[in-house]
Amino acid sequence: MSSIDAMPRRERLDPTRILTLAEQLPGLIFQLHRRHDGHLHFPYLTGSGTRVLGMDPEALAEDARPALERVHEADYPGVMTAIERSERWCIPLIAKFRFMLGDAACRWIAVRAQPQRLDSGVLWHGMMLDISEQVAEEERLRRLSDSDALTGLANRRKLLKRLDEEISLSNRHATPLSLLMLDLDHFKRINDTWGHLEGDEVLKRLADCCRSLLREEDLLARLGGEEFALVLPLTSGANARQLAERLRRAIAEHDFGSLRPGQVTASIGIAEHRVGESRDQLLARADAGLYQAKDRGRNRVVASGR
Ligand SMILES: Nc1nc2c(ncn2[C@@H]2O[C@H](COP(=O)(O)OP(=O)(O)OP(=O)(O)O)[C@@H](O)[C@H]2O)c(=O)[nH]1
Repeated sequence: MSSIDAMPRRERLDPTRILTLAEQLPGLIFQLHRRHDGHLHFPYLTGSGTRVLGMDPEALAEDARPALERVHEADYPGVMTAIERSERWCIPLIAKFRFMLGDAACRWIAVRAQPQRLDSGVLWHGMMLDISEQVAEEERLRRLSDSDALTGLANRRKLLKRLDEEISLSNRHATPLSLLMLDLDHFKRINDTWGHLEGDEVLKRLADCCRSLLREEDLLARLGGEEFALVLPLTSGANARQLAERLRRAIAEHDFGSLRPGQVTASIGIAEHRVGESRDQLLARADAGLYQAKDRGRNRVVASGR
């Protein structure tokens, strides 16, 4: 007897077993119907997810609104657009949304469904799965890949991405945008005198000191070593200069633990974005300002003219 003959035969599932399977499976399976007048309801909705999410299949069989009302308001337009698009082009319905559970808790849900045109409207056959753990893991990895491990600030990768976005906005709307490059003075001396661990502590405290002076939309990044960059959206060169002076003064007066105030200072270069200027040109001009600040004796701010 061949090995294939020895395998158990595929049984014909009886309807009761299929129903039990559908009720118990993790997630939800459903049919969603949209009438020509736009009314949505779930003629069929089952799976253990209905209990987890607190959905009432009886009520939703008449009207889908109680479920739709619990889609996070930021995700609702995307879900409705996905439904419209799927209906219009007869393509699979694919969406991801937060489903509110009350008291601000929510679960991330992924939906996949196949549309079928009927005389009465469109009927989707599909499933929903809770993907909250996956989304949390993606967010954790994204944060890791975007941030500097020592200070928790954005890293170079994130800075360059954000700078591209801000430059594009500044070019489109002719809005001001400034970039600061900040470098600690004689940091090698601090490391050599106090040790590398104390040097690390200075970098962390510097990050906290600067953060406390910035607005939510500003982006401070550590480019590496003791070099930092600051993106200032909607900020003119003159305003960036005032902020840079405030930062410079705050750093010189800041309590860095075992080091006396004044032992840690920073030099800062500024460049205001010019319409049409590339990211690299802007970075190079801010860098040129920083080099001039170092050249002129450190602990100062220089705005790049060229
Ligand atoms: N503690 C610590 N030191 C770092 C880190 N990254 C780079 N450094 C040190 O930073 C110092 C930078 O030295 P330099 O490039 O000569 O600059 P500087 O001494 O600050 O001099 P100027 O910039 O010219 O004022 C070196 O001693 C590096 O070892 C870090 O993550 N932690």
